[in-house]
Amino acid sequence: MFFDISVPFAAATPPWPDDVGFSCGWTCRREEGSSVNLGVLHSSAHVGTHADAPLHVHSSWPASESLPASVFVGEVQLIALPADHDAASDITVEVLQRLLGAHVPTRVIVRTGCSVASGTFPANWPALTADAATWLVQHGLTLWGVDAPSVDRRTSTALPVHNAIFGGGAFVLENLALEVVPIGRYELLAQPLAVHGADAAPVRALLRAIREK
Ligand SMILES: N[C@@H](CC(=O)c1ccccc1NC=O)C(=O)O
Repeated sequence: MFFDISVPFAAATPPWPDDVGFSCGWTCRREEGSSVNLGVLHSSAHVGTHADAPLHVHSSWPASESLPASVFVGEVQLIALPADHDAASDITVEVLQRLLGAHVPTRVIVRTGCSVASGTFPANWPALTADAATWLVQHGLTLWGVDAPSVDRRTSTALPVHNAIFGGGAFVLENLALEVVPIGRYELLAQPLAVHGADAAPVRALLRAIREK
């Protein structure tokens, strides 16, 4: 059984305020005498579920074609912030230790409850502190996934979490749809499209339950 945890790359999906939303234009239409309908996609690469490329935060860092396929496939732990965790409160090392126990998994996805999957762009969402992001990558994390639009705070311009994660050789997934998925261990089956030269790439992401022996 699969959970599809992707937010669609779609006109109905709210983009980041003032960013370019998704649209599908038409080069030609059957109704106008063409042999085929031929679409043209126009969108920010940050609409719907996507993986940021390191290029998103540094012009000399790698672009979307360099996102490593293996990071986005494999075992992942889905955790959820407690219902009383305020959107303004940080995800600290202490919060992570409470949710993860002593062991930092290779891949972690967190449900904050603040997501465009709800149909509207959230006013605020919790984010890792820079220390917590550094702590995660120092303990072997390679992928940090969130349901929120960004791993950093909405108003952040320094983007310390992106910097700590990419600087530590790890990667991110943003805009995941996690509302109906129970917390636990899963196999992640996700992949950024092989888009060249961009600062992010759209992703289709699935979770498959791990059958415990
Ligand atoms: N917080 C930034 C904007 C920002 O982070 C952002 C804008 C559009 C698309 C993605 C963004 N960041 C997250 O990956 C700013 O206020 O300038």
